[in-house]
Amino acid sequence: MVDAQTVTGYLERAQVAKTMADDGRWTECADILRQLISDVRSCKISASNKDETDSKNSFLKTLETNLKLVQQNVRDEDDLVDAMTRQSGSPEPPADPDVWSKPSPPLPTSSKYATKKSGVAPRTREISKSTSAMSSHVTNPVDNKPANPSQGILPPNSAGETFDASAYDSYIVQAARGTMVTRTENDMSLDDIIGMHDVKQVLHEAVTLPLLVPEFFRGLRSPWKAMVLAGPPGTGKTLIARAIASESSSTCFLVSSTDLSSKWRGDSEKIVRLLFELARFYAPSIIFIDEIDTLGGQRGNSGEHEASRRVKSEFLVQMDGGQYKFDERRVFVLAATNIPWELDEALRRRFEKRIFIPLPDLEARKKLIEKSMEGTLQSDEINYDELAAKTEGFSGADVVSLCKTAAINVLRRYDTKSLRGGELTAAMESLKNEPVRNCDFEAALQAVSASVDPDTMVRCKEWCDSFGAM
Ligand SMILES: Nc1ncnc2c1ncn2[C@@H]1O[C@H](COP(=O)(O)OP(=O)(O)OP(=O)(O)O)[C@@H](O)[C@H]1O
Repeated sequence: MVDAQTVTGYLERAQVAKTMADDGRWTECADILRQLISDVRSCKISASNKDETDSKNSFLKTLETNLKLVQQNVRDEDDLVDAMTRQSGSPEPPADPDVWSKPSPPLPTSSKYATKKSGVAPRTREISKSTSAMSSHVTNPVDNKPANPSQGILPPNSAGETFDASAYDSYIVQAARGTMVTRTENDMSLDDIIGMHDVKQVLHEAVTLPLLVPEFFRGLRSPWKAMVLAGPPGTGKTLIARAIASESSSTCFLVSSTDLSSKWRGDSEKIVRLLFELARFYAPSIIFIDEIDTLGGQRGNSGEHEASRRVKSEFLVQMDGGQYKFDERRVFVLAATNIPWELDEALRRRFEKRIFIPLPDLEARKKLIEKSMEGTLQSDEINYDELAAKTEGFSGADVVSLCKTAAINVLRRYDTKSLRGGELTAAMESLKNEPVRNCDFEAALQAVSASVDPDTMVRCKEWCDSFGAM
């Protein structure tokens, strides 16, 4: 069940997105919506509560529709900037070619906003609005900055203080805020993670214990500050970041390199700086950086862009503590990569713990199947040992996907496409009492296969053998 505070938080963020849209600040609005969508998607609800499931789905649908509209405006705006640049020379500041390739992450909205927004704005009106917003960006993106752009966006910290973000543009605050999963939004537990015993132990020693018995972790025993997890995708690296943040009552910042990208010169560095400032403000905190290799690739590579170098340098400075000592405001940096051999040496050195995350073994796969199937009606004929053996080479995410596919395969007992009205309702009713059977898993095994390239596994392992530190 989602608590009222979480829902209010989503609605507030939706309201912020609406304000941005009303101002024609499409890029910021899109960033907020993306983050909101991601948060709503990952928000846990009770599968048996139909009302809650329906509200969540309808909210998500509205947000996704709005995001599409807003993204169209972002594209129009970019086209306009290009056209202006061609006509009158390069405006100031020049847009850096993106340091990272992918677009950034997600956010949600109130149904009120959603209705209004999806009904709004013939394109022409939106484009003319975006023109004025774009112009102010081109000349000086800082001009329209509110006194404290964090107002209404950032919650107070545990001491009741409000973060003063007046030194930053509101869209930079939005970008950093978008990565933050507040403690109330994060209810994961380490018990939710199957396997990874060594990682759990190190994280317990690095994050949880220093908060419980700080006097022990002095001098030589000062706690670890940073750890990198190297391993294939879908092995639970993000999950473990959320779980340890939740267990240690830390604030969690889930960051992908795209969250840190901005096409305005110097703004990516500001996002990195603000991210760490926020982490210290909401300390104890964990900053989880996914795909750290895109941020900390080998320096001096011919392909490395100047902007990329600057961001990486800022990141290194911040990892060293910025203006604070880490002990005063505990911030633990946890990073993940599928291609650790791409990591810059300076960055690698700062991750004192470098741990290989393998694919789940037989026992872990069996537990993961059992856990995934919890709460789903299933036949006694299913043999988990056999299934686990058949999923050799699967990542955790592949195993979960297999179980989901098998559970949905139950639908195929009926030709639901040809049923209508009462017949369809009756079929769905009887399916509710239909257990998942072996044949559903057999069909799922035909449809789902291992997603991890074995060569990647070997290279990760080799890197960890050379540079790993438990
Ligand atoms: N060890 C595990 N325990 C429980 N669930 C797991 C585990 N590994 C993977 N999963 C499942 O796989 C999904 C994806 O995991 P997660 O996003 O944490 O992987 P990741 O390693 O961070 O992947 P990526 O590198 O692609 O970001 C989880 O939501 C969960 O359902």
